[in-house]
Formats: sequence, C-alpha cells, structure tokens
Amino acid sequence: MAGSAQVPTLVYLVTGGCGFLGEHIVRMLLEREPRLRELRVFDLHLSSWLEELKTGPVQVTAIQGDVTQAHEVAAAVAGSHVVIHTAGLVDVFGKASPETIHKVNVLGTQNVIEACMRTGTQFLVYTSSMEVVGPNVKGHPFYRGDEDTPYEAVHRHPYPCSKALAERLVLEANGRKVSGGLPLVTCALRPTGIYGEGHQVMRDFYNQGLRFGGRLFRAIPASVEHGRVYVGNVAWMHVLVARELEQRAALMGGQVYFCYDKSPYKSYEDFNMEFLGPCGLRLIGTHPLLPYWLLVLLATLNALLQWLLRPLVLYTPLLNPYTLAMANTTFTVSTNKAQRHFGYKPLFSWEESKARTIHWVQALEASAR
Ligand SMILES: NC(=O)c1ccc[n+]([C@@H]2O[C@H](COP(=O)([O-])OP(=O)(O)OC[C@H]3O[C@@H](n4cnc5c(N)ncnc54)[C@H](O)[C@@H]3O)[C@@H](O)[C@H]2O)c1
Ligand SMILES: C[C@@H](CO)CCC[C@@H](C)[C@H]1CC[C@H]2[C@@H]3[C@H](O)C=C4C[C@@H](O)CC[C@]4(C)[C@H]3CC[C@]12C
Repeated sequence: MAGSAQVPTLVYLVTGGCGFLGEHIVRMLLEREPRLRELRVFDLHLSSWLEELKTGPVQVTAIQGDVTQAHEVAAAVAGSHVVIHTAGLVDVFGKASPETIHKVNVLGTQNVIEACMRTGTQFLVYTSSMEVVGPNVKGHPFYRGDEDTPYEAVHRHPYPCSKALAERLVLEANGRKVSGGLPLVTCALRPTGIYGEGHQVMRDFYNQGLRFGGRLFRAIPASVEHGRVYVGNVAWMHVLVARELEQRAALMGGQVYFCYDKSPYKSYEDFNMEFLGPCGLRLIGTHPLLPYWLLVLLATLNALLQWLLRPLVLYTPLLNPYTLAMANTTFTVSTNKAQRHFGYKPLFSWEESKARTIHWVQALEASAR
C-alpha cells in the first residue's frame, strides 16, 4: 500500500457506509486518513448527507448497490486498496426473515471476500459483533472477558448465527492469494452494543419514554452489566486497523478484536439513562417492576403475536425472548489487545462520548416539538 502525507493515493471502500456506524466511519476516514485519494461509499440506500462530502479534497464516490449481488460488489471493490465491510442486516426484532439475514450477512460477506480475491484488493476489515461470542443461548455471563476468554458460544438466533458464520469466512480467507499473487490480509472487529449519534434503539427508547409521560420502567436488575462502546471510538478503531493492516500483517492478519472504550459498565437501561436522564426522562424503580417470569411471558406473547399478525402487519416490539435474554445477561469485555497490536486508544473520552450523545438526543427532542 503506497502513500505519503503529501500525495494521497489510497482508495478505500466502505460497504454499509450510510448506516449508523458506516456514516461515522466515512466521516472519520475523511478527517483522519490523510493518505486517502478516493472514498467509495457503497450502500443499498444512499443518504443525502453524502452530497456535502463531495465538495472536499477527497473524491467521494457514492455507489448504490446490494452486497448480495456479486457483480455489484466486484465493480465497487475493483481498484480499491482497502475494504471496510460494515454493511449488514442488524435485526433482533424479527423485521427480516432468517433467510434474508443470512443472505445479506453471510452471502454478502462471501461476495466481498471473492471480489477482493478476483480484483486483487489485499486488505479487508470486517465489522463483526460481540454477539459472535455471546450472550449464548444458556445466558451464561461473560464478565470482563477478552478475546481469549473461554466461553461456550452457542447461538440459535439468525442474527448472531449469521455474524458468526460471516466472521469465520473473513478469518479463514486471511492469507489466501488475491489476483496478482499477494496474500489477502483480513481481520474482524467485534463491537459490543454501540451507542451515539444516530442510534436507532436509543431513539426508540426515547420515544417510548415520551409516550409514557417521560417515564421508563425498570425491567432489568441494575446488577446485570452490559458492554457498550461509543460509535466514534468504533469508527476510530476501524480507521486505525485499516491503516495498520499492511505494516503489521503478520501480527494482525486473521485476528479478532473486541471494540471497547472507557464507557462505564452498567445495565442496558441504566446506561441509556446516562443520556435520556439529562433529556428529561426518568427510570422508575430501583428494582425491576415486574417479576422475571412475567417478562418472559410477555416476551413470549409478543413473539406469538408477531407470528400471528405477520400476514397482516409487521409487529416488532423491543421486547421479545431474544432481546430479553440479551438485556438480562451480563456481557462485558475488558481487553487491551487492540492497544497492543495496533496502538488503539479511544479517541473520545467517556465524558465527550456522553456529551455528544446527549446533544444528539436533545436535538431529537427539539425536532419532535
Ligand atoms: N449497532 C450495534 O450495536 C452493532 C454492534 C456490533 C456490531 N454491529 C455491526 O455493525 C455493522 C453496522 O451496523 P449498524 O448498527 O450501523 O446498522 P445499520 O443498519 O445502521 O447499518 C447497516 C448499513 O448496511 C446497509 N445494508 C443493509 N443491507 C445491505 C445490502 N444488502 N447491501 C448493501 N448495503 C446494505 C444498510 O442500508 C445500512 O446503511 C453491522 O455489520 C452490524 O452487524 C453493530
Ligand atoms: C427488556 C427491555 C426492557 O427495557 C430491554 C430490551 C433491550 C434490548 C432491545 C437491547 C439489549 C441488548 C441490545 C443488543 C446489544 O447491545 C448488542 C447488540 C449487538 C449488535 O451486533 C447489534 C445490536 C445488539 C443486538 C443490541 C440490540 C438491542 C438489545 C437487544
């Protein structure tokens, strides 16, 4: 990968570049990758904000395309130096069918790998997920674990299953020869639950709180800790990995890294309140207001209703057996592997991450008025 501070030469492709995380990666690359000549943003749905980015010094090429279409992916990948594959179907609410989730997340990733092989692109960074590890179907806690912590990673839900399969494909492709004979260098980043500006689930909780007169009701014990990471730090880690992958190919190729920062370990609900609290919402109850068995019953009812109503309407509440199990299982990471391997340090402190997220929620509030 040639390049100097004076003459930008590199071409990057970000799949899913218009999504929640993708947008942050795109903007971070433009701010912090001086060797960038062209940035290709590939997405099923192109966003209007891309237009503003086209006036800067880096050529921003918007490509409307579908990762499940091999020819569209190959055309976008051809001539790029680095691919950051972030596109994915993030669905734990039953919005998409298991087949569609598999197609986008697994076949889509297969297409990206094959496009790299065929067109000679040597560096591939994959956005995986903590969910390839857990929480598992048995609800075993994962407490301050790192990339080497033993854990029984057994899934049934289509989303974690698809992410685990896709991650495996990416890691197994490391070292295979791309067109021209050079080895493909791949690695996978596993963010925990991402938060920050643009986070749809945070928006849903905020709207739910408004509907209940500014109140949210505690469902999960405060003692269940959930790993969270600020979107700006996840984007920064992607930029750093992409930058360092060539120089440290032997060390980083085929590796996985949890995406972490200094966000505090808290329950999912208490963590959300760090942002929703300053925006006027209150979490009612120091203990769950309903017994767990009743929540399980409600979640099961929701799943049943979803199934019954499917021919008529898509019913996708936040609470279902899977999201309940996730929210109710401690899953936190504590690792410095990314720091040791490629010098990662969070770019945004917890205070800054929090302030930025609160600012975004406040803007939601203003636009709702
Ligand atoms: N949100 C989280 O908490 C979280 C945590 C860990 C990992 N991840 C991973 O990060 C990635 C991005 O997630 P996100 O939260 O930004 O989701 P998102 O839905 O906001 O973004 C995904 C993007 O991929 C695009 N996309 C979907 N299907 C596509 C297709 N067939 N072809 C091309 N583009 C397609 C979407 O249009 C969207 O812009 C995903 O791979 C997800 O699995 C997310
Ligand atoms: C029981 C409810 C009472 O308030 C709370 C439900 C919360 C759930 C909707 C969320 C709890 C954990 C979240 C997931 C987690 O943060 C990690 C994820 C990995 C990532 O790859 C995609 C998003 C997600 C699955 C995330 C989705 C929302 C939760 C299940």
